[in-house]
Amino acid sequence: MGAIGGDEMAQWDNVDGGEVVNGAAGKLEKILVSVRLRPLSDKEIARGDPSEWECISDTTVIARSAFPDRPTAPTAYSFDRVFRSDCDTKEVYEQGAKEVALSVVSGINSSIFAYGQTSSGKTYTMTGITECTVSDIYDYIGRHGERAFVLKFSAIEIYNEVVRDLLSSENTSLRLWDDAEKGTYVENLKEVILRDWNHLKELISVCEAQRRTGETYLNENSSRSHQILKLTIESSAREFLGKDKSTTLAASVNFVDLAGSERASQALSAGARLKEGCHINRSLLTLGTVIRKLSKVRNGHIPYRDSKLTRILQPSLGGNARTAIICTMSPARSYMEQSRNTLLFASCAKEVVTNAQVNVVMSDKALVKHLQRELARLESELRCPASYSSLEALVKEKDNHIRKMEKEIKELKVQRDLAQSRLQDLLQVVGDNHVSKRPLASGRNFTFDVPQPCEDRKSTTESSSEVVDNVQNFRFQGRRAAQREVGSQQSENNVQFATPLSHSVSSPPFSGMPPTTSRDNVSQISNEDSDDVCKEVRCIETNETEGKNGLDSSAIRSNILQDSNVGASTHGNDDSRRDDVSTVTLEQHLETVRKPFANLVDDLGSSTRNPSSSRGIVRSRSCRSLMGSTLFEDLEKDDCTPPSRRFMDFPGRPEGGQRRGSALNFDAESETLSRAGSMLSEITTTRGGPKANGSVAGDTEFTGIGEFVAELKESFSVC
Ligand SMILES: Nc1ncnc2c1ncn2[C@@H]1O[C@H](COP(=O)(O)OP(=O)(O)OP(=O)(O)O)[C@@H](O)[C@H]1O
Repeated sequence: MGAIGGDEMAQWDNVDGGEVVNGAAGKLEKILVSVRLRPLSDKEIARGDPSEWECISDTTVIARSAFPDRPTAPTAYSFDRVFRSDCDTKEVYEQGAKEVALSVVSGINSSIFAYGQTSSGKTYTMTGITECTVSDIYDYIGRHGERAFVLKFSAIEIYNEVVRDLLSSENTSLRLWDDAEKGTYVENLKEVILRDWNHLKELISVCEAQRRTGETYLNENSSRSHQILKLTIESSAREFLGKDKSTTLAASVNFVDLAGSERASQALSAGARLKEGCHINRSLLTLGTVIRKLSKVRNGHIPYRDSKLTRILQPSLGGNARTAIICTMSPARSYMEQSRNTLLFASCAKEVVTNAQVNVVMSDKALVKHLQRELARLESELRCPASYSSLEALVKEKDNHIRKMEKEIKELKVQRDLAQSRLQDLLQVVGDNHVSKRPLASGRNFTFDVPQPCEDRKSTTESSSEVVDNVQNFRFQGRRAAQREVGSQQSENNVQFATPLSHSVSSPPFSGMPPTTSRDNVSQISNEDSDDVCKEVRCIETNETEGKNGLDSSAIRSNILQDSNVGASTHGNDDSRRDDVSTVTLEQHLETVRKPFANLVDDLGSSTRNPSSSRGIVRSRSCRSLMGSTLFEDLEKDDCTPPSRRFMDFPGRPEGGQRRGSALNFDAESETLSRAGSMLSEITTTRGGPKANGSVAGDTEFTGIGEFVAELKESFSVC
């Protein structure tokens, strides 16, 4: 059985057996709750029990006086409808049950409850409601000849938690079963197809006869059980009967006459009546709990299964049904507390929400067609994940892109901070020089500012990248690009020794950094702060201040030792050194350069003549930068030089100087000269001695430097 709910319910009168949407959302609505006061009974009048309750409107009933045990308890209660004692059952039905009850003809389950203490008029009211409903149902059937109706009737009694079939003469207990489609149902329950209205009247009479009753203090004919009369109505359009499109509406209406909710003490029960009362109140207690929980939260645990009454009526309590509850009460003062309890139950019940749906039974062919459409819909949904996966991939790609950009931003920030730091240092150096007003030539950084065809950084990079593979070159690089970075006001020049680019020069030339800190581009090199240059000069100055006229190889080694520790040893007294340097003129510097260079040439000449002594020769970085210009260029030119050797040249030198550098020729058999921690991984010389005279080479280089100095003097004089 399917379900159609909501607005579609009103359209069911026009359904002609066409397709009915199954599983549509139902209509949420609260239980319709009414209160009916009965007149004072003869007994009550006889004992002078006054009427305590009064209906002050169609929706509100009040107690004329406060409750004896609870003086602060409210005395006014409002519901969907309240009926005075002079209202007949027809009016109660019309206003408190009809709409709900007749939903059954539209395929909607419905239930009408009568709740109240014993002798309050439950059976009296429910009997009238049932008659009115059945009457209207048959009237409806009579007005809708286009539809074929089938009415079925069944009745059960729940007595002491035992379910009994009221249409059966056998006094056997019926079991309850749960079914996924039908819900809870009573096993072997007799269901009679009604022939007509009279047939139903007969059956209702049978039920009354079968129902267990007993005499209590309050009611001579008290119903001691819960009675549920169930009328099921199925309807189909006659036009489509037996055809593919034939569908059937099927719903039931329950008429529930509950046993009295009174306390056993009030009923003055004893023996069998007391036992009945315990069971009755157990079921009613569960019903009250279910209603109370349903009134607060729908999603929590609802103890339907705690009693057979609530288990059977579960669909009518917050489920697929429309529900109306008529609470009956005696107006007598003596039952004031019981009446108050009834009103509290009613107050909870009116907060309970049900979800009624139109229930449809399809023919087999219609069901197949419907299932085919459902299958197509599900297949369509299955195709959706493809689009989801593409979206997911897109999002993933975007995320990766964002992460990459964040990483780049981070790296750029680091580079920015580094550049700012270097710029700050350079500016500080410039500021110091301006303050001391040092002569240009006496600046601690003096530059062999050799004209370069490529002045910008890019060009420098390109020119550097042209260096021959596997050859390590030293160059006098024009520093104009770096100077522009520092600022045009920086008048002093720098001595700069740039390592070639894009080659595996594993030792940074003059930075004092670990050999593994290779430089990858000229810009980095040109960004080396002036400390590198200071180290170069310092090395020379140290010898000069020591008053040595020349540098032999041991002196050079000493300088190397100092230079290798330059980062640690020279930084501490940097300022004093700067002062010393400032007093030295350019010529003095150049002379200082010249002397060790001449000694070095001599030393190299002797070392080549004595191979054993050439091993382990180490050079000062300061001296190396100057001496290597011709020495290693010529080594490179030597055909006997192994291809793995690395050489140095100074491309920044004046061409004339380079040309004048004579070659040192070595034998093919070579050996490596190295210094610990040197940036030169290997320098090769020959065992057999130079093919050319080393002294000649040294003289030539010396002459070249002299000319170079002259050129520089001219440059500075121009500046
Ligand atoms: N609205 C009414 N008008 C006139 N008489 C009524 C009305 N309601 C109930 N009575 C009478 O009150 C008496 C008790 O009614 P009823 O048997 O329906 O009570 P009950 O709640 O079903 O009690 P129990 O739970 O013991 O079965 C009956 O004699 C009935 O005729």
